[in-house]
Amino acid sequence: MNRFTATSLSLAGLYLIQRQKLGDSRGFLTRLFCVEELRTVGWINSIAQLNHTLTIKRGTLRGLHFQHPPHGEMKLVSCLRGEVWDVAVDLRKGSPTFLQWHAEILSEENNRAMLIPRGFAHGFQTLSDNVEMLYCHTEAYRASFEGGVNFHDKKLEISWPLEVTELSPRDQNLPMLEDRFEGLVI
Ligand SMILES: Cc1cn([C@H]2C[C@H](O)[C@@H](COP(=O)(O)OP(=O)(O)O[C@H]3O[C@H](C)C(=O)[C@H](O)[C@H]3O)O2)c(=O)[nH]c1=O
Repeated sequence: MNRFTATSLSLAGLYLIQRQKLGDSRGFLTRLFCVEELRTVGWINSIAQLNHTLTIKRGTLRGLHFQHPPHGEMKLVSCLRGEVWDVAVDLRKGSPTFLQWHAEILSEENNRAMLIPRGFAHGFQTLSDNVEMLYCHTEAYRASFEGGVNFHDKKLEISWPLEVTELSPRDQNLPMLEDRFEGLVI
């Protein structure tokens, strides 16, 4: 790798991607995606969908979302403006870290992204106003395969840094994990 540095995190397959900024007197160039470089950390398909979101109010929470098999997806999540507390949760059936979570601060300043494998739920809380996120997805969006877990799930006990200031009605009503949930077969 030469434009990215990948750090494997505590949950197998989850990586923190540090993007290199090539700066000069005009400003900088940074590579947001590179299939050649990211193949080494498991990104084997092309990008099926690219999403851009703006989240206006600091403290807003989006998630926790995933797509059910067979349309589970790998995501590269980047923060292009502002700062977020980015959370990935291991929902993989049989994973030694099943139901464990990991968070990183992604920001315009630190030029970092999270590479999230299939079988994970993802969510974030904004730590600034006017956050813009860019998502590379290996699968197209399929509303009928959307899944979600409540951000407040007692089985996960995720720490969120701020009081939640905004949450979509869908996210407010996301279910808690049932005792019989064995995980996603990826
Ligand atoms: C995800 C998605 C949504 N949509 C439509 C569905 C709704 O009409 C509207 C907003 O969707 P939603 O409220 O699910 O958006 P987010 O809450 O930002 O969801 C995302 O945020 C969490 C943190 C993620 O990790 C996922 O990438 C994604 O689920 O866009 C699309 O048309 N295409 C898409 O790929």
